[in-house]
Amino acid sequence: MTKPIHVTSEIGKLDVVMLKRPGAEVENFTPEMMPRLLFDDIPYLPIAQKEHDNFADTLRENGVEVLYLEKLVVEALDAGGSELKASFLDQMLTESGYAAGVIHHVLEDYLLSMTTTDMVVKLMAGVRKNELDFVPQDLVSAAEEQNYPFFLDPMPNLYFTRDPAASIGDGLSINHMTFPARQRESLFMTTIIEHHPRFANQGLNVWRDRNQPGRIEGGDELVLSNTVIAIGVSERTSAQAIEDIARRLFEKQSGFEKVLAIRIPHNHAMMHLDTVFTMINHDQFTVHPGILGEGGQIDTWTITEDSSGDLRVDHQTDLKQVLKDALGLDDLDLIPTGGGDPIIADREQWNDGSNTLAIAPGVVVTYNRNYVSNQVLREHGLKVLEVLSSELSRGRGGPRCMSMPLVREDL
Ligand SMILES: NC(=[NH2+])NCCC[C@H](N)C(=O)O
Repeated sequence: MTKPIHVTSEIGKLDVVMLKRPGAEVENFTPEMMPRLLFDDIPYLPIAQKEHDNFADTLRENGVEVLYLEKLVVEALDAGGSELKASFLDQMLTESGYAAGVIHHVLEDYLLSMTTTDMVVKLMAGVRKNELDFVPQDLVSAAEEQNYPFFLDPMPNLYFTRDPAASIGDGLSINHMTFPARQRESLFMTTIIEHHPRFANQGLNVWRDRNQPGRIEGGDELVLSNTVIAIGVSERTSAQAIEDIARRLFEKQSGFEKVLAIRIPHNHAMMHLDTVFTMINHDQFTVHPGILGEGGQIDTWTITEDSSGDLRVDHQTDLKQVLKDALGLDDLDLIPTGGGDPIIADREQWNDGSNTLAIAPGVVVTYNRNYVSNQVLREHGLKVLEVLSSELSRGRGGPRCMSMPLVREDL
């Protein structure tokens, strides 16, 4: 029987995916908060929701079962009863900076008085100070945070379900996120995996959990085959975390034998490997030309296990050769974003032109605004399903970032 999480490639026919429809959290903040919340603009919510529904419909029309994060969290909490709801909230408040004290208790009373659905939606959307008939008197609140409008910040990046966790084989990594703006997000995944009837006690492997030191995010984790994973060394994922997950995958007999660490520039436009590089067919990839040096050079390290059980690390710089060796291919097609034109490539990469979601070998979902890259993909023989993108793209993520595959068919 297929496990509730089963992903042995980036391209096998997508059967089940988890999404998060953007909610109040994507507009519950001010321009001043944007850099800290990792947003470059504030989406217009009704349109963002329409666009997201268009994305979900496109997946459903192609035979994908779509699960929604909020619903899974609520079902998990309800399955665990009031004790779980209370301990989950306690953890969430602790991670939001209120481990104890008056504010902790006030927020606890406020949120526990809600239905589970309302509580979860509220936690995601954020809690403003003016919602409560309470003025905190502690020194931090009075002296430093008097004008700050929130008790609990919104979590606008939740619609990028790709990042807080990543499906790998019959399991997943539940991620220790880099920035405070996203760290609480992976607690939702832990709750689902431990308590949702569909996932709990199903023999799923948590290869690495959110408490491990060293940051890692799902946008950097690409399952290239049932034995090879590529992970970006990026703004969001550290070399330490990559060594750690490699060790665990090798030790726990996951079937994965090779981890390719690929170092990309550390900046906001390219925060994850999947913003510059995605697998779209057995032998085809998108790649943003801006990450490659002369002759297609980029630092990659192939990590394997040596005969004494230690990690072996081999450095190479020819991406094409590294991929051919790892995947046993004679040739492969690296398709440049924007067709390689430097202005178009940068512009379309900024709006996630390289961030494609493969739903079957050679079939990809992309943003319609990246019309040059989409045309190039078609010319390379791919089937391209375009989705609406004006507002969703403001969060700096595309179709791959907005989806967490749970089950794909084996190749
Ligand atoms: N897998 C991805 N590329 N995700 C994009 C995430 C974008 C989000 N605003 C962030 O900075 O975290």
